[in-house]
Amino acid sequence: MLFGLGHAPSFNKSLYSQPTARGVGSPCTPKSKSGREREREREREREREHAQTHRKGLMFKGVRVSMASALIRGAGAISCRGNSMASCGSMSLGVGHLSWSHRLYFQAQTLHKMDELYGTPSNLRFKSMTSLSRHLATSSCASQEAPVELVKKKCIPCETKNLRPMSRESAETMIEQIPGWSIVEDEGKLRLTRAWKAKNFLKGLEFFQLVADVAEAEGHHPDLHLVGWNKLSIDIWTHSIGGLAENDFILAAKINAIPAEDLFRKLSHVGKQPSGTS
Ligand SMILES: C[C@H](O)[C@H](O)[C@H]1CNC2=NC(N)=NC(=O)C2=N1
Repeated sequence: MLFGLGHAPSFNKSLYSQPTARGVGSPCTPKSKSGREREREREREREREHAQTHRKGLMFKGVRVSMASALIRGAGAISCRGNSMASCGSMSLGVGHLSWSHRLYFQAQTLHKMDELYGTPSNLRFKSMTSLSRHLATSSCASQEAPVELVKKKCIPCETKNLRPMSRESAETMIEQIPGWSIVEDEGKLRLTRAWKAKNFLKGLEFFQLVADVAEAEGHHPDLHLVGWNKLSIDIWTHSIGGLAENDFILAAKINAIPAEDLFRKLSHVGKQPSGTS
């Protein structure tokens, strides 16, 4: 720490290049950062690049790992090739052994999905596979809590590999989570459908705008029908696979969650469905 100098020392460059922590009238004005500071800055930059690189998905040895196609169905096992990490959620990370040095950054859409599902903090960062494994073993999935409800889930990209249309039986099971919706079969293809009666034409469009916002946020889109000025219906299925996938149920659940009672006509009779449905 350099203070104002009482006497004029022989000029020593290193003295003057150190940043002054404090000093009255110190003649030193930090000209450049010390080597150690520059090294720390470079390290921080490398860390930021690391995190940036892996934002889009877990990268192990240059292999992008997407868990998007993995359906979380409750107890199961997470395993890395050769490393069983923790028993929870039927998620599989098909990853090789990590070849990186001490610091691994897992800031990835895949883990973000796990964050969302299991309430773990986002931007997870682990120093090693061991600490990741320990984290997984302690996160809520280890207690095998019931899977997260549909409305809290996130749609996965429709182009995800291995995405297949679900069976009628699976659809019948899942439909119970989205009151007001029903399954329609068209030439062997399943889709979800629901109808409403709006108070008027504009309120019908207003509801569709709210639905459109949800669809855009999810990257998954419904078919919207508005006929007879106030009769609304929505059909949902996954076009890329010509059938139903979990995405469709997530979207339906999020549509059900839109606060839009004031846009619909009250039911003339008290039905089991929320108000506003026809
Ligand atoms: C590129 C874009 O993500 C895809 O085309 C998405 C858009 N929204 C979609 N919505 C629905 N319902 N099915 C799809 O297959 C689909 N694909």
